[in-house]
Amino acid sequence: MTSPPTPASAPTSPSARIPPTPQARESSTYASVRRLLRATRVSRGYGSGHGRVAAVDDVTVDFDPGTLTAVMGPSGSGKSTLMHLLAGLDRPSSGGVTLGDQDLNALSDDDLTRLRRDAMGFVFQAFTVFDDLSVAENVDVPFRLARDVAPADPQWRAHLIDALDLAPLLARRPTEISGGQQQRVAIARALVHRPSVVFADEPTGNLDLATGRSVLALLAGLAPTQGCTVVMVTHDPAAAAVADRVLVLADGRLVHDLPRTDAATLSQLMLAEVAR
Ligand SMILES: Nc1ncnc2c1ncn2[C@@H]1O[C@H](COP(=O)(O)OP(=O)(O)OP(=O)(O)O)[C@@H](O)[C@H]1O
Repeated sequence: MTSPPTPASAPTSPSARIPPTPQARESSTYASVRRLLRATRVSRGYGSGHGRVAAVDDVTVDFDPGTLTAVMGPSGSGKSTLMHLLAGLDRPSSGGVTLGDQDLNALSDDDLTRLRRDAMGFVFQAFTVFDDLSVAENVDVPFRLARDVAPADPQWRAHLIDALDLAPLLARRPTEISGGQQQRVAIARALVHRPSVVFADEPTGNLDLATGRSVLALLAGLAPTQGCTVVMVTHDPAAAAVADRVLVLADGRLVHDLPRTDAATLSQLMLAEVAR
């Protein structure tokens, strides 16, 4: 294992948005590789015969670099399954997913793992932190796992630590910080390698209101300032209202594809979908 970089000193405003950092943009290996994420007629079924469930049913959708898309829908409508297919965490029953010119179906499991590690970031409610590493070392796990990954951009790393209010915690162990703080560490780690695509599943679900807002601001800032493609599954209309676009699933099918929409309208739409 390599030793961790010197912790960045940074102001500690939790609500700070990520400003554009031109130097950071130029020095990243991956920032210049922004690729269209595309699902084409993708389906995923579970079970067989009468018990078969079409978790995702013939969905075709593109996600442009530099956009934040929220995925909404009633419980069981296929949001998580679709996200897992887009991320190559699951393979479709039919149809395909491409990231740039890479067809995820054509990749071996090892190549898919490498693609996820290099090009994707995951902000999930179920997160992992390593108790035997400090907070700073946890943030730098992507670079510790793979020697061929370009080292952390110090400015970008400092921005994340600032936005997630981690500066005072860098020397501590996960056992010495709260669950919400641990989640912020996991979020910093998910973004520190400046992924092309970020998948977030209920990213604010376990967080207090203020931290949830700063995490949303961070995700919303990734698309315009970093050219990142962000796909966020959420039940929360207020969270979805920050997105450039809102997809609504029902019974595995894509039933609405909306431009930015306010929270009240999204609430009404969700009530109507649940009642259907
Ligand atoms: N591994 C599995 N085996 C069998 N059925 C599954 C499996 N995973 C998901 N399903 C089914 O597929 C459908 C879609 O599930 P999915 O988790 O994608 O929905 P969701 O919209 O993310 O739900 P929620 O909002 O409750 O998390 C559901 O009917 C679910 O029961």
